[in-house]
Order: sequence, then C-alpha cells, then structure tokens
Amino acid sequence: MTELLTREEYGAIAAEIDLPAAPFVDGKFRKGSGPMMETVNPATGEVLTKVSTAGQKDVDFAVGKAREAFDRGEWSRAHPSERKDVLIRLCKLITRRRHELAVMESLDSGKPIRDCEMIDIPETIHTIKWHGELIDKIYDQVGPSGDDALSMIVREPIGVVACVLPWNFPLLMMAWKIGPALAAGNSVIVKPAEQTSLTALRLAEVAHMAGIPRGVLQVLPGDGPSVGEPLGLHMDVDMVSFTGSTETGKRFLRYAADSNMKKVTLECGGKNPAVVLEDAENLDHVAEHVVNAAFWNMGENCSAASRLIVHKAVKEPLLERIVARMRDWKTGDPLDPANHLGALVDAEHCKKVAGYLKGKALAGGGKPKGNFVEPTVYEVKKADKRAREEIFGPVLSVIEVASEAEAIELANDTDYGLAASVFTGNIRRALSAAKNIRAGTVTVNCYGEGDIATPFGGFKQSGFGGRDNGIHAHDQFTEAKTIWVDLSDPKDGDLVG
Ligand SMILES: NC(=O)C1=CN([C@@H]2O[C@H](COP(=O)(O)OP(=O)(O)OC[C@H]3O[C@@H](n4cnc5c(N)ncnc54)[C@H](O)[C@@H]3O)[C@@H](O)[C@H]2O)C=CC1
Ligand code: BAL
Repeated sequence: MTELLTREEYGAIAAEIDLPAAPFVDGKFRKGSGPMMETVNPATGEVLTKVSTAGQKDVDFAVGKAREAFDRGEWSRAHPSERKDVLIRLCKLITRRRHELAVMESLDSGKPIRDCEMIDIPETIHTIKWHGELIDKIYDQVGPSGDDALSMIVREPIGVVACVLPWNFPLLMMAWKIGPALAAGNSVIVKPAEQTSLTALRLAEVAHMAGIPRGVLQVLPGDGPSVGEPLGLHMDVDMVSFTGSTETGKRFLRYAADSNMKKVTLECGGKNPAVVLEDAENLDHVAEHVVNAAFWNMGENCSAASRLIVHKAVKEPLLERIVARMRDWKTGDPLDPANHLGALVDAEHCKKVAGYLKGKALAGGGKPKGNFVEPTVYEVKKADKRAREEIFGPVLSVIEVASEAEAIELANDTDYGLAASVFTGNIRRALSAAKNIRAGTVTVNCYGEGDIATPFGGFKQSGFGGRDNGIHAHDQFTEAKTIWVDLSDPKDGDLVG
C-alpha cells in the first residue's frame, strides 16, 4: 500500500521540484525549434514553467536518431532478458522518485495527489514491469507445415514508433505505450499532450539513467499541429499509437494514408453505460461502483461511466444512495490528500464541461470555481446531449428504462463502444448483456477496466487497430513474420515451376 504524505510535505516537494523544460532527444534535453509554451497549474493558474517545444526540424532529427538507434541494434537486437533488466531498473528508479513524479503529475494536470500516489504511479510501474517481465518468456510459433518444411511465425519490433498521448493520465498512458513498445525492441518517440509534458520528460530522463540507449526513448513536447501532425505524416515513422479524442484519432488515419501507410492504433472516446437492472443485488455496492466510475479522475476518463441506464423499479433507491455517497467525494486542492477530485485540466476544457451544466441537478450542478467542477448528476431523456456526447468531466446522466431489452438497446445506441457494465443478480441476464453490448470491456456487478493483463480498447468509434495492455499490446507493437524453410533434400529436386 502506498503511503500518503501530508499536505505540507507535498507542498515542500512542490516548492523544491526541478521541472524539465525541453525536448529529450538522443539522450539529452535540447532546446526545441518551436516556441516556448507556458505550462500552467490548472488548480491555481500559476505558470509552473515554460517548456521549449519541438517543431518539424526536431521531429526530423528525432526520427533520424530513432532510426539510427534501431539500426544500431543495441536495444532492438538485444537479448530480451537484457531489455527486461533495464526496464526493471527503470521501475526501481520510478519507485525511488514516486513522490516527486506524483507531485509533478498533480501540479501539471490538476489530478488529486491521492490518485497519483495510489493509482497513476503504481500502475505506471506495474505496467512497465509486466511488459519487461513478459518479454523473455514469450515464444514464437511453429506453423502446421508438413514434413518437408518448417514454418516459423516470429514477431519482430516494428521500428520507429510514435506514441501520441492525452492529458488525462499523462504518465500512465505513456507507460501503457512505452512498456510494450520498448520491451519489444522498438525506438519510441513520445508526444505528450501540450497541457501535460512534464512527467513524460522526466520519465525519459530517468529511463536514460536506467540504461535505455540514446535515441531509443525520446520525448517531443508541443501541440498537435506542430508535433503530432509531422509525426503522423513522417515517411520514416513506422507506427503511431494514439490515445485521445475520436476526431484527432481519425486524423491519424488520414496522415497514414497520405504518407507511408504506417500502422495506426487508436484508443479514443467513450460514452460508457452502467446498466442497472431491477434485480441488481445490493444497491449500496452498485452505488459505490457507479460513483467511482463516473467521478474518478474528475470524469476525465475515456472509460468513465457517464450514462447510468437504470430500471425504473430501482431508480429512486439507487439515486438516493448515489447522492449520499457523493458527499464523501470532496473537491479541492489537488495536493491535499483528503480530496478525491482536483481541477479539470485547463480553462478551455472546463468551459466545455460547464456548457453541459444546465437545468435542475439531482446533485451538484453549481458553476465552476476556477477550473473546479463539483460532481454532478442529471436525470435526462435519451436524446439529451448529456446522454449522447462525451463530456469528459464529472457529470453523470441518468436515463430510466422499463425493461432489460430497452436497457441493452440504449446501451448500444451510441457511436462509441469502449466500456460498459451491467448490474444484475441473474447470471443469464449478466452474460446475455455482456455478449450483446458492443464494447471492448463489459464488467459484471462492478465497474472497471480490467487490469494490466487484459486487453483495453474500443469497438466502433472508440478504437481502431489494436489493444493496449496484456499480451495484445505486445502484438500491437510487433509485426508478425513468416519464415518458411524447405526441408526437402535438394538432390530429390523435382521443383516444377
Ligand atoms: N480517449 C481519451 O483518453 C481522451 C479523450 N479526450 C476527448 O477529447 C476531447 C478534446 O481533448 P483534446 O486534448 O483536444 O484531445 P486530442 O485528441 O485533440 O489530443 C490528444 C493528443 O493528440 C494531439 N493532437 C491534437 N490535434 C492534433 C492534430 N491535428 N494532429 C496530430 N496530433 C494532434 C494532442 O496534442 C494530444 O497529444 C476531450 O474533451 C475529451 O472528450 C481527450 C483526451 C483523452
Ligand atoms: N482509462 C484509461 C484510458 C484513457 O482514459 O485514456
């Protein structure tokens, strides 16, 4: 269990912290050719630092260095157990610096320090360790060829991989990508979201200290058009792995089509339903899961349960319990470990979320204070935009239904398909819902994303081309190659054209 420090201790770390402020390229921080970018603490409005950003020139340079590193082979062709050792060493260094990284993450993104300490940092370590540990234990396959041939199916690193990241879990999403990508032997270029570059830059520096060779892990801060687009269009980038909005995800498909047909995997938005049927057992348990799923990380979570689809027979008692539980979810100073919700990531996003705060709320609904939005619940009709659009804030939309069939139909009535949950005491209904809801993850009598060993990604417009986490992530960051060996005796030679 991670120990939490006091508010004063976190304040002292924040006051001392030395923030990285330039692209990390070819083993060191180097000033970028783009403009300086202010990085702001969304909880206070204070400018934390100015980060030198990358431009086209730096993208070209970093891609060249990534390719050189890949071709040198000290990482890409190293024995898997050597890569494992370095990744485990990296995890040890992250563990040693966990409070610093947690504070940096909280200052930069507005996330509550308790989540940074208890979820983001431990899960970052767990992810990198899991893939490091995996890499010297997986075997390639032998195909079912006859006696006169041997067919081998091997997986090889793809080459130069660009990972374009969101701001909602800056370090953890970086780990989801670089853990498997590095373990497999790729050279990786990370483009963090412009709102949250700091921990990505620090992690690259720490990874270098752990023994990741120069050029193998580089970080290019900057905005989408200046850094994301040139990476997406680059002729020598072999793959882009993206997490973010569906709209930007689609751009990467166009970039690939307009350049070198690079491999693209997308993990995008969601409008995820929590379906509660009339035979759900233990409404206190259901309420606990729904509140956590809707409001954890201020609802800035692609798999947040932002729609509660509830049978009319249990609606009132469930809502009473949800509203009661929400009183424990305190919003405020992200560096105070007593708070469960911090600030939204920036003023622009806060304004977008505030646009959904209209009408009579069952809980919350007050105007934002600075970038802080209190957790809010509305009961809405299914056509209401709060029931249809990804809000990405602490807003739960409740929709009443009268039957199981109506609930499942409504759960699927969305362009997204990332996550869903169903609460019922009946195994037939649970499994039937799990089969019939079109989403990458369906949880039963709980709400979650699975864990590091299970694939995460979306159906429909929530995802494309691969899965994060588990051995599926290893597949995402490798190419399959067939090697076919003719075992017949050449002296028999009856090869006919
Ligand atoms: N699925 C998820 O985890 C996330 C979903 N979102 C959703 O997206 C909405 C908008 O948030 P944004 O930060 O604007 O997300 P975004 O999808 O625009 O940003 C994600 C990443 O893509 C990059 N990017 C943006 N425009 C680009 C372009 N033209 N070419 C290449 N790269 C580009 C950004 O710099 C960032 O690194 C949120 O309100 C939320 O609904 C946002 C972040 C994460
Ligand atoms: N929930 C983890 C993935 C994401 O929000 O982008």
